[in-house]
Amino acid sequence: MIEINTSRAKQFLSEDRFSQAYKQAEKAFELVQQRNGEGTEWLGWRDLLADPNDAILEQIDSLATNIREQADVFIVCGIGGSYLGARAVIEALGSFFGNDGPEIIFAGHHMSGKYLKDLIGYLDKPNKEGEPKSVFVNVISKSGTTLETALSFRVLRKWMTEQFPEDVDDRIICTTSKEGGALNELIDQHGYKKFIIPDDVGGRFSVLTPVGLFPIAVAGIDIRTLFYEAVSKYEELEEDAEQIIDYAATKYALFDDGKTLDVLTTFEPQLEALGGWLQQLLGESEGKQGKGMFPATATYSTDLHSIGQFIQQGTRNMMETFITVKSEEKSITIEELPENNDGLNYLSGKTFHEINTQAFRGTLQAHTDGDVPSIVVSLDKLNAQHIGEFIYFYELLTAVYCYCLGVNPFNQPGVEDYKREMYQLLGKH
Ligand SMILES: O=P(O)(O)OC[C@H]1O[C@](O)(CO)[C@@H](O)[C@@H]1O
Repeated sequence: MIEINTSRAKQFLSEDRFSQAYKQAEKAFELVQQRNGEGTEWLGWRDLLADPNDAILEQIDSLATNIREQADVFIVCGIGGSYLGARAVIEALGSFFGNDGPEIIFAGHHMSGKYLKDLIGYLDKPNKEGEPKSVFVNVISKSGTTLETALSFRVLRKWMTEQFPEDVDDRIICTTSKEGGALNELIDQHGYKKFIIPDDVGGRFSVLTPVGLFPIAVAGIDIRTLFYEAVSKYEELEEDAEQIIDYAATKYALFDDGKTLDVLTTFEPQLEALGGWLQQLLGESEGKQGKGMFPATATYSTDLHSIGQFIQQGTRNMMETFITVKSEEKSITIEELPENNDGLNYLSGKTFHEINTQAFRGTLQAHTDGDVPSIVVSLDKLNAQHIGEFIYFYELLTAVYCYCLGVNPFNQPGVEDYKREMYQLLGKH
């Protein structure tokens, strides 16, 4: 279950400002629900939960199981919404070190030649049994033309072809649009396996399509629980959207009050990538027409020892969103040492999670005292159930909050600007 506490944000808002914002958020929710807002042709991320297609989950599961049995390494080649969701879920629910099943490696999310060279050098080395590594590649690109992904895939495809002359075409799986784009041409030529990204689901809203679900399944995570918990959250919020409306209203009222930065923070390092997913979801959705709060991310307590000073006492233009987890299955209890030479016996008997929780409480209080309004989001545990809920919750929140701002949540016209300039410099015709 996700709990949202907006009280430490509302204490910074006048009743008037909040009640205006609340009315706006109610209307914004209606725009989403009644499909009357801008960009309404992009609401497929809701439709796929309203009318789940179990056959796709089945297909994903069966191919993923197959690959888990054969692969040493599974490469996810994609950028932005084509990899952030998968990475977020895999890191949130996996182990920090030595996961079971294939090693998942991300590529295609930048243009570092060194990265690809190092990756190929690593792939060239034998596996633990001293045999050549068994590698599969999932290239994910809705447009099929994004430069970072396409270039990396070109290099990886060459290596795969040389390495696996017999069955290379069975080792490449493409996730792309139904039609069009260079990737579909390659699929036609080589007969690669293909998952379709629905036309009406934008990249940053696509984690619950094969874009995210296939790599997540290859990582051994239960995609049915993840997906159907998102379905339950969808149904719950269709019945009663108070949780979303209150949150969107609070965030919008803070923006209206001059807050231009939302620091998305967590005390759980395995949620760092979830912050990255959220950063794209909010950033590409709200940051347009000179509006929006810049979504920054921070991982505590690590970053309390770097940017914590700024958050406590720097420019007062920010709010903070704490993503917390109430209980932790694996923790370490501090043991009492007879000599107490490090002076830490006062913590003996406590777990790291308990100590971390006090670090969170202390930070929340200090930042409130430092005039930073905060929203606290609590998950009971880190499991597929709560992450599934979390994903849909934030997709809906993003849409509702963007309609409060008066922007189209589903386009990203600004991203095209850098692409245009870059292609011109590169001499693309
Ligand atoms: O899946 P594609 O078409 O390669 O696009 C990748 C990403 O690039 C963007 O278009 C711009 O960052 C995102 O919206 C998208 O998630």
